[in-house]
Amino acid sequence: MAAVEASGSDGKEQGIETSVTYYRLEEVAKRNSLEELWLVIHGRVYDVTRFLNEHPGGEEVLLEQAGVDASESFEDVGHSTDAREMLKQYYIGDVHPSDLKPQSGNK
Ligand code: HEM
Repeated sequence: MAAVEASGSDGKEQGIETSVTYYRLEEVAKRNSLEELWLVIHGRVYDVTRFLNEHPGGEEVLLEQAGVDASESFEDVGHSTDAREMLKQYYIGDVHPSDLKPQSGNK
């Protein structure tokens, strides 16, 4: 059976959604409290405010990483595939390209 394309569109919104919101690390750094808590994992910005009291690893560890790049801590824990899947729910945008660390020369 042929797949039926979604109809009812005026054609302007076809294709892949490509708009990405970029955040400066400066912006992320301000969200470092229980009221608003963002963190960065692998160049992506996550708003984990509503996840704080659901995190199986506790809210304290998230607070420690509040407003900063938590990639290393996130990986050190060896989070499950499930945990990685959960990230999507909290994704709000990408780190601004100017704020990304160079890929090489990591200390
Ligand atoms: C949005 C980001 C995060 C999500 C969605 C997340 C999710 C989870 C989940 C689902 C678990 C249960 C075990 C598993 O499935 O792997 C877990 C455990 C844990 N997480 Fe996270 N986590 C996040 C960020 C972090 C960060 C930044 C840290 C920093 C250290 C951290 C530390 C831990 C620890 C210590 C545990 C407990 C491990 C254990 O008891 O074996 N998590 N997390």
